[in-house]
Amino acid sequence: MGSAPFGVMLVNLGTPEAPTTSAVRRYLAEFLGDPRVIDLPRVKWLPILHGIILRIRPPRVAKAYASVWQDEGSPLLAIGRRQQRALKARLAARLGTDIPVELAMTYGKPSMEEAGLALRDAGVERILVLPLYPQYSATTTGAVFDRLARALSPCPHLPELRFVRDYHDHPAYIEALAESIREHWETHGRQPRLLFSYHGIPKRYAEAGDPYPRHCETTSRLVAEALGLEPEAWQQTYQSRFGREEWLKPYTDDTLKAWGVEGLEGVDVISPAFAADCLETLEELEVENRGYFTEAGGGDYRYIPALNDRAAHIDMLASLVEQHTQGW
Ligand SMILES: C=CC1=C(C)c2cc3[nH]c(cc4nc(cc5[nH]c(cc1n2)c(C)c5CCC(=O)O)C(CCC(=O)O)=C4C)c(C)c3C=C
Ligand SMILES: [Fe+2]
Ligand SMILES: [Fe+2]
Repeated sequence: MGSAPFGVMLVNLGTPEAPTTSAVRRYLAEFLGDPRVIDLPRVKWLPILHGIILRIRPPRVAKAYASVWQDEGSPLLAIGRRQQRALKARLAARLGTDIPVELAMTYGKPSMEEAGLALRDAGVERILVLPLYPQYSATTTGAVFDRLARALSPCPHLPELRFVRDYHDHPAYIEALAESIREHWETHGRQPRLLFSYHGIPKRYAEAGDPYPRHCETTSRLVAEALGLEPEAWQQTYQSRFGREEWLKPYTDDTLKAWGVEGLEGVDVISPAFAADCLETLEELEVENRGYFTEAGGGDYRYIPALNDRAAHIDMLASLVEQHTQGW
């Protein structure tokens, strides 16, 4: 027992088990049934979710997933596994000891129960929970916390726990983003404008105290500063709206359409809220939003991949782990 000083639980959102209507329906039922994600009273929301949304949305979303599905499965999960292996190797090299690292998803598999049991079986009594969300939002990081509490509720003897709330302004995160942009410019050339497109949340959530937009603004500003960008050379927008209410603005799709109409020569697009490429980047940014820009009259459109398992990203995660496990 207690062979490793601590273990790490990396957590991401979750993804369907297959790009099929039934698997996507199961996934969306769990995800959109979480009150952290949709805060409407259950008596009002659950009939809409089960009576309308889960009948209409899954076939369309399953097609989108099929278009990005890889041999190893969903990109979010495949990249998550690579991040897990790379972080384990990096921690072993940096700390000179074997640190168990497990991947868990808030929704679906691998579940937090599975990851927690694997850590217990490795003899771990202290767990650092590291949600792969650089910017805090109650809809994502807050949901990880709730799901973790549920996963641990049958556990008679809790592990000691620490939780990374956010890393939106961590110097190593900012530098990893800046380095990936510089490298992209060197390889593919530089477009006249850089767009930071973040996953949105309803505006109402931010007004109620969710700090997410402030975190996004800080990340974008720090990366722009690291790159020495003039204010007119970059902008920040929000993508991936869901439902009819107002979400954080400006919207990515409207902005790209307007830039296309203006005849902007080209745009580089990066999405710093995603630690791993997924449906929202590989389909929504790579395909859908590219179409809005070029069909409206815009020039070159270049998507800069998420940090995924880049060396600088894994190093940054290892630094976060070292920093948050001091004294363990
Ligand atoms: C009210 C609905 C949603 C909120 C709020 C929301 C916040 C949020 N989500 C992410 C990260 C991801 N979202 C992904 C997919 C996705 N998101 C929503 C809805 C909300 N997200 C839906 C319905 C879906 C599924 C696709 C669809 O039906 O359109 C993913 C991709 C997962 C994958 O399998 O590839 C990620 C990652 C963040 C960071 C965030 C708030 C900050
Ligand atoms: Fe989402
Ligand atoms: Fe989307």
